Amino acid sequence: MTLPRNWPNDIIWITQYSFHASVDTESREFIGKTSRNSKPNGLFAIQKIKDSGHPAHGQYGLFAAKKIPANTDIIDYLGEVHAEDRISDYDLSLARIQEKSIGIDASKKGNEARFVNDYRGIREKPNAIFADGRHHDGQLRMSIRSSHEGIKKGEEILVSYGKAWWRARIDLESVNQ
Ligand SMILES: C[S@@+](CC[C@H](N)C(=O)[O-])C[C@H]1O[C@@H](n2cnc3c(N)ncnc32)[C@H](O)[C@@H]1O
Repeated sequence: MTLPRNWPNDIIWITQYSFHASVDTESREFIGKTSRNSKPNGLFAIQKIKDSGHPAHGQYGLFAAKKIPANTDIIDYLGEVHAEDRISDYDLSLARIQEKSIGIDASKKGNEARFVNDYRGIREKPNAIFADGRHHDGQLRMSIRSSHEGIKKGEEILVSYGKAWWRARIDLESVNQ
């Protein structure tokens, strides 16, 4: 399959979850399987951020390629599903299964969803949310869904990573200083 436009060379593009050995059988069964690859739906594009006033200037972001109606599932967050404690800017919590925290880490492999930025410093509030649910075939997913106002063509798709994500990042930066 052709790589998405602007996809970085050092990251593996995947169209299904990849499972790390730390995910046990019980958790794998709860998450479920799929036989289908995710297909591009034309709603979004990865773009380099050229605006020098943007806090992630020089990095990439996810932008609406066409008008996205309200409450629309834009793309599911794919990556390596794991049950470890990880320090990764691309790690998202998927579920808690029998006391185990299951995350999706897209630092080394993932799909276009890994490029979604947080709204802080960019716009007043997010125009999308992370929403968990089951895919058509029953697999547990975390989707990026437009807010109830929808998203205009060309606008950056922005979620909230949550206060805990930013707190952990600040703590880590102070340890590294
Ligand atoms: C999941 S990645 C998002 C994609 C990233 N911009 C890229 O090009 O790979 C998370 C990283 O994006 C950057 N980022 C996202 N939202 C941000 C914001 N509101 N302000 C500053 N940096 C942000 C931070 O460097 C953060 O560690």
